[in-house]
Amino acid sequence: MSLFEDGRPFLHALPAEDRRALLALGTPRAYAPGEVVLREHDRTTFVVAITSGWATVSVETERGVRLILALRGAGEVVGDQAAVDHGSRSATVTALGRMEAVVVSGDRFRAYLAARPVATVLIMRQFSSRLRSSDGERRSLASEKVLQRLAARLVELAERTGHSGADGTITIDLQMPQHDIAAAVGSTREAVAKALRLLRGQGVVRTASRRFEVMDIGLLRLLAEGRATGEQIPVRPRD
Ligand SMILES: Nc1ncnc2c1ncn2[C@@H]1O[C@@H]2COP(=O)(O)O[C@H]2[C@H]1O
Repeated sequence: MSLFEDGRPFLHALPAEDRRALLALGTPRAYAPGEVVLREHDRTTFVVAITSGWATVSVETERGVRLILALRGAGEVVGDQAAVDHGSRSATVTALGRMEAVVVSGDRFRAYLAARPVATVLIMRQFSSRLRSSDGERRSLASEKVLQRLAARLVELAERTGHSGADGTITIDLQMPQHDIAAAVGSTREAVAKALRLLRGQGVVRTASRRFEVMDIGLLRLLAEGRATGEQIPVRPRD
């Protein structure tokens, strides 16, 4: 189960000549924080190659709750599914902060893939890894508790986007509001807020607006792996 793509991002894995050729087919564009890059159910087919910044990939559930499926960053391509299968958009992609990208039409992207087998294999690899991640996600939703899922998301964010301070505290650089963290856990805001209160109260994490600090990554990993539970978090003196 992962919010992030496995392996090297698509653009970075392409041979330099293939990468240049793809970027030359499109138009550069900047997105403001919160701007929708493409919307679930729309019948558009362009692809967006992210060159800097981050985007969330999310869907609306039947209860009207937004669920974040993935985070995509520099070097990754979104909008590839409708471009390849002509279906409607499977999710909404939204710029998390300021984001820069190159937008390529669906027709051009398909012609590009037809002419460049390396790129086609990389897109297939991306689809396969997304399927694996979705399978893991279904398993986790069926079996894991909110605290475990929250811990797993925070470990992933700390490992992929964090930096360590002198005292071992890891600051998560990717600034995500708490409602986006709840949407990535796939539970109600209340349940995530309760789990977060437990972690904060015991000194495992510290939070401020859009900022997370992990003070005890070891314990957070044990919780994420289901090898510790909320009741087992040792009580620490508050600072
Ligand atoms: N589970 C997922 N993980 C990562 N990216 C996804 C996932 N689901 C959809 N996307 C991306 O979001 C895009 C929405 O538009 P498309 O369906 O054209 O293409 C989709 C993918 O690029």
